[in-house]
Amino acid sequence: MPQPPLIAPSILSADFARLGEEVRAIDSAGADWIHIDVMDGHFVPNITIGPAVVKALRPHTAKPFDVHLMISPVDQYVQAFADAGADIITVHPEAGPHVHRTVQLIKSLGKKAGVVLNPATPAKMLDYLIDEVDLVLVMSVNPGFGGQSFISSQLRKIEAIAKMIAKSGRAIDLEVDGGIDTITAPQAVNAGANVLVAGTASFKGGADRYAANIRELKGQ
Ligand SMILES: O=C(CO)[C@@H](O)[C@H](O)COP(=O)(O)O
Ligand SMILES: [Fe+2]
Repeated sequence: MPQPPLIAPSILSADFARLGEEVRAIDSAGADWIHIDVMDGHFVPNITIGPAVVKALRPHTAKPFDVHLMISPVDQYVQAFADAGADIITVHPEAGPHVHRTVQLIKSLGKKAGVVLNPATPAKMLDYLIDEVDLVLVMSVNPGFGGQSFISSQLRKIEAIAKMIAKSGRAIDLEVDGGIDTITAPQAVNAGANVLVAGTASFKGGADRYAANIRELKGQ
């Protein structure tokens, strides 16, 4: 692997009855960011957590909160997640009519803005957004659930986006989300990703395993 990737454990795979404790444990285990999946049962077929939970978790770690919004409409909730303690807010272009405006809104709140591409959404979607975003998140599963299998066709898209980022001359994170494990992590990194979301692979085996899980995902 080139540079070891940053690991953003998705708390979707944590024990929801003990979320604060789980966030502290995964922080101590070496998580770089904490990935928070927000689902509304409308944009995606699952319901998870809202800004109140993000706010409640904020005192449990100083690590960046990487908030993945899978909600539609999205604009009216951005401020609430920013106020709750999000550091990075990522949105799907399909979740609102004016994704460029949504990105500007996130940045106006002093937060890093990311755009998320579903498996069927082409890299071309970024042509007129790449100069505005701080992060691009490539979904390597269809959004809605943890524990799905990595869709390998997304590796070509990661490579294409890595080239777009290099051409832009800006420091833009390239994050991959879904089905990341010790086999797919190096594939995503070799394709150009520098941040990997991992839910199942970070939280498997209980708290005693978290540090080893994260080290293995980093290829260390
Ligand atoms: O956004 C999503 C799913 O919609 C993800 O962040 C998953 O939570 C990742 O889970 P694993 O595939 O790593 O188990
Ligand atoms: Fe996610």
